[in-house]
Order: sequence, then structure tokens, then C-alpha cells
Amino acid sequence: MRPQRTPMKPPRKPGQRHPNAPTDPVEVCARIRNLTNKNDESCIDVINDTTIRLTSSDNRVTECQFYKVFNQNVGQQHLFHYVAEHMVNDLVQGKSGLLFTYGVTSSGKTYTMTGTLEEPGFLPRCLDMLFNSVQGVQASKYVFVPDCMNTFCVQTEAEALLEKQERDILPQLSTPKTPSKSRSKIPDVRYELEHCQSENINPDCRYAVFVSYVEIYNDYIYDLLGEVQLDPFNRPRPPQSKRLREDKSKNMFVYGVTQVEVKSTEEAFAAFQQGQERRRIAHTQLNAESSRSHSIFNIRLVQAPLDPLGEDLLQEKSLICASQLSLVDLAGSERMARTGAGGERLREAGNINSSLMTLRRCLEQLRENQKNGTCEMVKYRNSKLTHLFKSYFEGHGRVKMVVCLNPNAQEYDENTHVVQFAEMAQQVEVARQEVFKIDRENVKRKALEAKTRAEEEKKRHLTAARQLSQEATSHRLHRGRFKHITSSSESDTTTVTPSTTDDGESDGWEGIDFNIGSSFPNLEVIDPMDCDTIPSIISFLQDRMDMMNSVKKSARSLGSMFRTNLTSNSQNDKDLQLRLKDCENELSTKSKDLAKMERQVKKLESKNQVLSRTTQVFEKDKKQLQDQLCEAEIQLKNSQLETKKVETKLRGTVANTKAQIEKQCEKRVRNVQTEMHQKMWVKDEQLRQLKHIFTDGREPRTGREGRPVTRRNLTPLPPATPTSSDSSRPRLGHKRRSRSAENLLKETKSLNKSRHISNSDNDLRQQKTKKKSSSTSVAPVEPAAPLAPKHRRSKSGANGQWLAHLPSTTVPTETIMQPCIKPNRVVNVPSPKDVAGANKYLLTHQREDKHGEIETQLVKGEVFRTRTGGQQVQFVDIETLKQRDPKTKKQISPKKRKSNTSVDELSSGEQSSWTDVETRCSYGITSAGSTKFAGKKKK
Ligand SMILES: Nc1ncnc2c1ncn2[C@@H]1O[C@H](COP(=O)(O)OP(=O)(O)OP(=O)(O)O)[C@@H](O)[C@H]1O
Repeated sequence: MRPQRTPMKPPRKPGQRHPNAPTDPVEVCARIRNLTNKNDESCIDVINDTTIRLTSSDNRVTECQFYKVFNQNVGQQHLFHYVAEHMVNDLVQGKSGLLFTYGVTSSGKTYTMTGTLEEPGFLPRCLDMLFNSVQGVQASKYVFVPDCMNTFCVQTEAEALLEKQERDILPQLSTPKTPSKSRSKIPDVRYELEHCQSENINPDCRYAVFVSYVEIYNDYIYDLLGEVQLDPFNRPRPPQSKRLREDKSKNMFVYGVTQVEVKSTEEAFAAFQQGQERRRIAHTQLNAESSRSHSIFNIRLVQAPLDPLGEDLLQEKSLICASQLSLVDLAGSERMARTGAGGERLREAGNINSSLMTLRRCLEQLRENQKNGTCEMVKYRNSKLTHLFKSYFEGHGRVKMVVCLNPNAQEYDENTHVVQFAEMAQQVEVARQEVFKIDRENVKRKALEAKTRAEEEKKRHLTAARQLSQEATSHRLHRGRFKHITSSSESDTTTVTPSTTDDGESDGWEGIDFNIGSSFPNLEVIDPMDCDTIPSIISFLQDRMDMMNSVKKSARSLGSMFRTNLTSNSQNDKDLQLRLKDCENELSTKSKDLAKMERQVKKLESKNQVLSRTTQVFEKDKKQLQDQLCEAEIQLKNSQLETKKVETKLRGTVANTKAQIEKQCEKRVRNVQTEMHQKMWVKDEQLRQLKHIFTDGREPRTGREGRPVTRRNLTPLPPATPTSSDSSRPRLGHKRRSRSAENLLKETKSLNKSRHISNSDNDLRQQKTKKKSSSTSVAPVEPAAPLAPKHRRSKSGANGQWLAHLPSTTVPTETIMQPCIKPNRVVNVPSPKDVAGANKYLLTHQREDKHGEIETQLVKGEVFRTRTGGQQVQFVDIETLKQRDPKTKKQISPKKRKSNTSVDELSSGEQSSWTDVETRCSYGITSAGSTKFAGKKKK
């Protein structure tokens, strides 16, 4: 038993048709599907047949009440019986209805609406019930003709027949309303359904069923039954979206949608299948066949009363009733994070959710208006879905919703949102529609009016036909194309027999005969009892009457043909005019767009020109700058070369000047020395002579060196010549005489020279020895002892107190060949104290050679105590450690390790580097008390 509901009386919304009309609430039923996996946890409990309880995993509980709750065990038939059967009944009675399924994705909306072959849903069941109901009272096909403004008109059986012929026999002439070609491909689907039919059929009416199928995808409406348009390359064009319009009765409809007249459930379902194939369905994480659009399948039932005789349908438009049942399968609301959607799916999901949100907002606003008696604007236009349903919510039919729920515990949050929406929706009231009733009196009156009109029309047509035939006759006579014309003074009528054209084609007048027979016979009745003449006159008249009737029939058919053509032409004309208007509108918008785009293109072109000009200027500047750079580089190179030249020149000049000054200094020193020697000698001699005078010749006269002094020796000594061999001459034994810094330097130089000679001698000797040892078995020759024992050859491993001077900037190169010196002390900057505590000095110096490689020089020196008590370091050896990149091996000089390089050699060959080392590392200690380091410049 269906639960009885008393209609509530909420405040009326302005704009409703009948302010005092009863209302019905939006009827919401809940259907809980079975768990996908039986082991899954369920979050929904059915408390009773109207209440459910939702429990979250953290024990939050929500209870909701619905008009009816269907648990997992409820089958499709049962559900149809409770929810949709009533709506088909309403449909038959001329009331419209909206039935939609709502829920999250994969909750069973499509299953409930369409179902499967084994378990058909609402849609096939509604169709089946409807066709069962209208069986026997269906009008012939094409009697009801839909127009483009959502209304219908009725045409005669003859007109319908003609249209049928047009569509079936001449498909090329038919309007593209019925995509019969594509529909024929759809397999014939047959359901095994329980018989069910409505009892509210009116036998005095004739019915026709039309179906249309649209989808709302990304907020665009697409016709799913329309002809597929082909492009010039015979490829299907992408579907064009449709617009929404409001008809005279304020019903929203899809303008230009294809309405297919169907005569059976199979035909209707074939149309549905055809649309279904075009519908956008995609695979998502939560549903293998997820609907990506809202689908709306409209079943329109058109009915019109028969005339009082029950023969013909009344063509009066006001007597035609068209009711509609919209079966809507909404796309599922989904959380994008859960579906893992991306790209197109994400966009679809966004549009689905936003349209569902608009639906929710509209219903909320409606409810608020009804509760508070306000008339706030409901924003139906925010989405195509709500805009299309507007008429239902404003009282043009009953609204029912089936909320589909997936009991899986993971769906708790989404289910909560859905049930909240459903609870809110069932508080909205919609005005109840009236049943379509036929007023018999009205029908009679209309039928009479129609008859009179028809007769008048008939007359008009006859006249028109007669005129037409006369015109045709005269025309044909004029052209001489008639095969046979009989016209005599004896004849009462003109007999026109249509002919064919010269080329044998029919001219369209075939079968139309206006001959009413031969002329009246010349008979005279003299006797009223004349049994010969009177029967012949009667038979003649009878014949003529028959002839007249046949002519009338021909004229009528001609008239009806003419009328049909006229109607269809006027219909076509209207359609064409509408299309023309649309095209004009489209054209104007497109031309506006075009003008706009042209303006934009012009702007962009001008911008482009400016940019290209700027680019050219920049390129010119760039070229100029590059040229300038090249010139500057060349100048720089030249100036560098010049600087180098000048530097070399200056170095030479400096060295020369230095040498000259040193020479001069030495000369002066020698002169002074000689002078001093002479003076001292004179003084000595004077003293000796004085002593001799005092001792009076008792002691033998001896010189300073103990030599006997003769008188001849008293002559002053000649001044010493400043030669380089001064140092090798026997020194004058004067202890007070101090050696000047210049003398020390000179001595160092000479010593280094001799050391170098000895070292090179030693090397030569060693080489010779090696050669000899390799060629002969002669014992190696002992190397000669160094000339100056303190200037011995580099002995890396020699013992001693080594002070390693390792500047902090030294790079560890880890050269394979390393000196085997174990320094006792390593310092970054040596102090006089450090030097005092060592007798060997090792300086590590690094530089970049001409190949760009690091060259490490180990400069070795010996520490001497000076007479004044300070320390002096005398450099005795340089070892060069080189490291080469294997790639640049060819450029490497064969001499990898360079040792025994004398200071002089370095000073001549690598003057700058040596100067650098010497400048940085050669220190002399000049005073005894306070040890002082002084940079020593190379001579
Ligand atoms: N009550 C039910 N009994 C049996 N199977 C069901 C039921 N409800 C749903 N299913 C099955 O669950 C799957 C998903 O259902 P359906 O496609 O109807 O979900 P939907 O809500 O329409 O999803 P979407 O919004 O993504 O289109 C289908 O395979 C369907 O057969």
C-alpha cells in the first residue's frame, strides 16, 4: 500500500498558476544499494521503512527521514511500483512529472533509472506501462505534429498518410527529425516485464508518444537523438549545443530538440539506446561506467479528443494536451581527491558538482521563500540543469527524487551531504497539476465549428480546384499539349484528359478526370408512362450522378493534396523563417565577433610591427657594441703586448742600472779600502819606525806577519786594484776590518758559482759513471769532494734541523716525486726565533707555469750564524716539482724534475720567478741583538 500523504499548505509563491491550488511536497525516497564487497563495513542502518541511520567510523550518528526507504533487498519492480507507476498514471491523465536519481558516484543511480536487461529500471518500465495503457487508442503516426515551440497540432489522416509517404518512401524529402537510418542499427532490446497499465485512459481521445533524449555535459545541452551532421569530408561533426526556451505555457524546453514519435516500447527503447550510445560515460576509479553528464529522457504523451461521432480527431489546438515525464539520471557528485580524476575528468567533475550545488541552492531558496512568504529570486539560470527544471519547481508537474546511497563506510561523509540535501529538498512544495478533462459540450461545440469550417474550406477548395483545372485546361490548350479535348455545342461539359509531356514524363495531373460524361441525349418524353424514354433518362442521370461523384472525389483529393501542400509549405515556411532568424542572429553575433577579432588582429599587427622595429634597433645596437668590443679587445691585447715589452725593457734597464750602481759601489768601496790600507800601512810603518827608534835597533825588525822588515819595505804599498780575485788574495791581517754587506754578497755569489760548477762537474761525472757502468763493468768513480763544503749538492734526505716555510696559500698537489725531507718544524711565516732554532731552511713556492699548470719549487737553504750574532740563510738548491695534465703531455718539457738549479741560472733564465722567490724568501740577519729580516733583491 502506498502511504497516504496529506498535502501541506505552504505559503504560495508569486507567479504560480492557481494561488489556491493544492501542493505536493517533493517526494524523496532513499534506496540503499548492496555493498560491493560483502566484507566491507556498512555505515547505513535502516531503522524502519522511512528512517535510516548513518554512523561514521568515529561513531557520529545522523538520522534521516524520507517518504520511503528501500533497503538492499528491494527489487526494481517493487521500486517502480512505489515510485514511478504513479507518475505514469499522472502522465496519462495529462500531468507532467519529474523523476530524478541523486547520489554520489557509483551509488546506483543509473542502475535505478535504466537498470539492466535482467533487472530493468524505471525507464523501460515506464515506457512499457505507457504503451500497455495506450494500446488501441493510439493515433496514426504523424497525426500529431510537433512544432518548434513545444506544442503540437493535429492533421488529418490523409495528411498523416502523405507525411508518412514522404518520410518512408521519399526519405530525401523528409525533414531530419527522425534519424531512422542510425536507429535501425540499434539492436532490438526486449524486456520481460510484468504487465502493468494505467486505468485512466480516455477512449474518446487519441494518443501519441514522443520521446526526446538530451544530456547536460559541462553545462551545455546536447541532443542525443539528433541527426549526426557530416562535414564536407563525410566525417561526423561535433554535436552542437542546444538552447533553452520557454513556451507559451511557461514551460522550459530544449529548442530544436529531436522528438521521435514512437509506437511501441521497443521503438522507444531503441531510441533510448541510440542516445545512450552517444552519452558521455567514462571509466573512473570509483565506477567503471560513470555517467559524466546529466541525462534527461523525456516521454511526451499527446492526446486530443475525437469528434462527437468518434471518427476524426479534433484539430482544435486548445483541445490538445501534451504531458511530459522527465526521467533524469544525474551525474554523481564526487570528491575529486577520491576519484583521482585529472584533466577532462576533473573538468567534468567540477561542472557536475557545480550544477548539483546550483540545484541545492535553488531548492534552498525555494524552501526559504515558501517558509517565509518571501519572493527572493531563485537563480535557476546559474546552471542549465536548474533552468530546465524550473517549470517543474514552479508548479508544472510532480517532482520525485530517489536518493541512492552506497552503504560503504568510506562513503559516510558524502552520504551525509546527500541525505542533508534530500531532507532539505523534501520540504519544498510544488503546486499540484490538474487532471486533463474533456468537456463534452466544449468538444461538441468545437466539433461543430470544425465541421462548418471544414465544409467551408471544402467549398473553397472545390472552387479553387475548379479554377485550377480551368487554368490548367486553358494553359494546356494554349500549349497544345492535350491529347484529347471534346467540346461541342451538344456537350454539357468539357472533358479534359491529361496527357504526358513530349518527353513521356507525367505532368502530375494523372488520375484527375473532370469528365462528367457525354452531352444530354436528345430525348423527348411525351407520355408520362413512357417506359422506354424515362428509364433511359433515369439511367443517363444515374450515370451522370456517378460521374459527378467521381469528379467530386477527384476534386476533394486534389483539394486535400493542395491543402496538405499548403500546410506543409506554411509549416516549412515558418520553420524556415525561424531558422532564418536564428541564422541572422548567429550571423550578426559572428560578424560582431569577426569585427572584434579583426580589430584585435590589427592591434596585434601594429604591436608586432613596433616590436619588430624595436628588435631591429636592438640588433643594430648589438652589432655596434660587438664591433666596439672587438676593437676594445684588440686594443687591450696590443696594450698588453706593449706593456710587456715596456716591462721587459724596464727590467733590463733596472738590471743594468743596478749592476752599474753595484759596480760603482764596489769600486768606491775598494778605493776606500785601499786608501784605508795605505793609511794603516803608513801608520803601522810609522809606528814600527818609531818603535825601532825607541828600541834602537835591538830587536830585529819584523812585519806584521813576522817577516823581517827591511828599509826597502818602508815604501808605501801601492793601492789594491779592484779585481774580482780580491777575495782569493791573501788578506791583510787586520782584525778590526769588518766585511761589508756588499763583500758578503759578492762572496755568496762566487761561492754559488763555484758550487754550481762543482755540482755540474759532479753531474757530469755521475752521468759518465752511469754510462760507463752501463756499458762496461768498470767500478764507479768516486765523486769529487765539493769545493765549498757548505755548498753541497741538494740532499733531500740529509739530516739536520729543517725549518719548512710553507705559505698558507700552498696548494697540495701530491706530486709523485717528493723530496724525502722530514722537517722538524713547519711554519707559514718564519720568525727570527724559528730561524735561530734550525740549520736548514726549506721554502715551498708555487706558481703557474706557461702551460697553466702548478709548478712547485722547493728552495733549500742553510742557516749560518752571522758574526754579529744574527742568522743568515743562504739558498743553496732549488727543486722543481711539476705536475702535468696527461692531455697536454706533448707540450711538457722532457725535464720533469728540475734540481740543482743554481741561483745564477735561475736569475738568467727565469728572472722574474726567481726574483719573486728571492724577494719573498731570502732574508739576511744583520744585527746581533735584534734579529732583522730584510728583503734581498737579486743582483
Ligand atoms: N541496487 C543495486 N543492486 C545491484 N547492483 C547495483 C545496485 N546499485 C548499483 N549497482 C551496480 O553498481 C555499479 C555502479 O552503479 P551505477 O552505474 O548505477 O552508479 P551511478 O550512481 O550511476 O554512478 P555514476 O554517478 O558514476 O554514473 C553498476 O555496476 C551497477 O550494476
